[in-house]
Amino acid sequence: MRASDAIVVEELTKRYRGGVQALSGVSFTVREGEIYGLLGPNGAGKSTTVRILATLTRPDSGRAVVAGHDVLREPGQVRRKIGYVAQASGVDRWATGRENLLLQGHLERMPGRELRRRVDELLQQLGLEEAADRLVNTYSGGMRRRLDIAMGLVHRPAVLFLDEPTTGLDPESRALLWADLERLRAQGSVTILLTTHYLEEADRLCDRLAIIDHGRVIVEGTPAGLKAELQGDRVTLEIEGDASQAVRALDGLPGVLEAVSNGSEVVARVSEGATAIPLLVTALERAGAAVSAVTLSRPSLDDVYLHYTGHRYRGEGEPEEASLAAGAARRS
Ligand SMILES: Nc1ncnc2c1ncn2[C@@H]1O[C@H](COP(=O)(O)OP(=O)(O)OP(=O)(O)O)[C@@H](O)[C@H]1O
Repeated sequence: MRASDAIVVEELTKRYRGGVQALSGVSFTVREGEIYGLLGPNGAGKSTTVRILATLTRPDSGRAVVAGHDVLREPGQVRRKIGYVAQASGVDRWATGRENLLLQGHLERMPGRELRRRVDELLQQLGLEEAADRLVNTYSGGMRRRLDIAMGLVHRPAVLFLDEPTTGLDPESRALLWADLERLRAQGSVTILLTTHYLEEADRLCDRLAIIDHGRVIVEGTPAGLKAELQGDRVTLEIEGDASQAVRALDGLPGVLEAVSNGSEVVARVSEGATAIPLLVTALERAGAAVSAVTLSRPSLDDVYLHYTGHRYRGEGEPEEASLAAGAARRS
């Protein structure tokens, strides 16, 4: 462990009573001051990992050090140095935003004057100044989430855990929250570990991320680095007909590295877009699937996920059952 590591996780495993193996050996390292993302679909093991790091549950095996303290041997010290924002809001809806923050600070035994100053500062940082003295019950979903985050920050933790901070928010509130988190990162005083099942969120916000699937870290890196490792171009072909059948027509075509279906689309990663497009269109049309639109782009995190897991990521985080063109996967 280096002095600049805020979180070190080594080979965590966890099986819940009832037999679910939630974690099967999760390892990663988060450096001080970065926003690190755990990206994965529902049930991948993200919350379990965060709950272990926040000392809310124990692993069966493995080791984790948070802000210099071992979560199993020094849980009290870990707790003093972290903020934890769960998926479900913990704020009192029948108190004002300010009252919630003051109460949180009292629980953390912060002295009155410093606490009042800290609360003012957080209300301002998270854009809640005007609503500070209104009951939380009157807040929008985005405002409540921002208050949740402020609650986690009151005692100036070294590490902040955010479990799916933007799930359920509309796109505008999500963008506002991203801007808040980016501002926090710019200040450099807190390390943030967040879980998300939004590819766009991980891409936009995280300095580095780990893709988690079935309780394992599949791959780790910067969003840009992970995308750059995937060579070639992404071609999206809108077709009329059954895309899950049509995708098979691309099996074995020269230059096709990966291909999957997604609703009425066939998405292929190819070594060279411009030369591949006519081949792809001809192959699909020969198979009886008329192509109505073609888009060429650079690989996205979506493609990274597909490449490493073998299945495609779907909008709200549910991976589709593998619908890979046989033999076309993982050939880059
Ligand atoms: N208290 C529990 N008892 C039994 N099984 C559990 C418990 N909590 C989680 N699980 C199971 O462990 C697995 C991992 O769950 P976890 O909540 O860590 O995943 P996740 O990636 O955070 O998903 P989500 O986005 O749905 O929270 C899932 O199969 C889940 O059903």
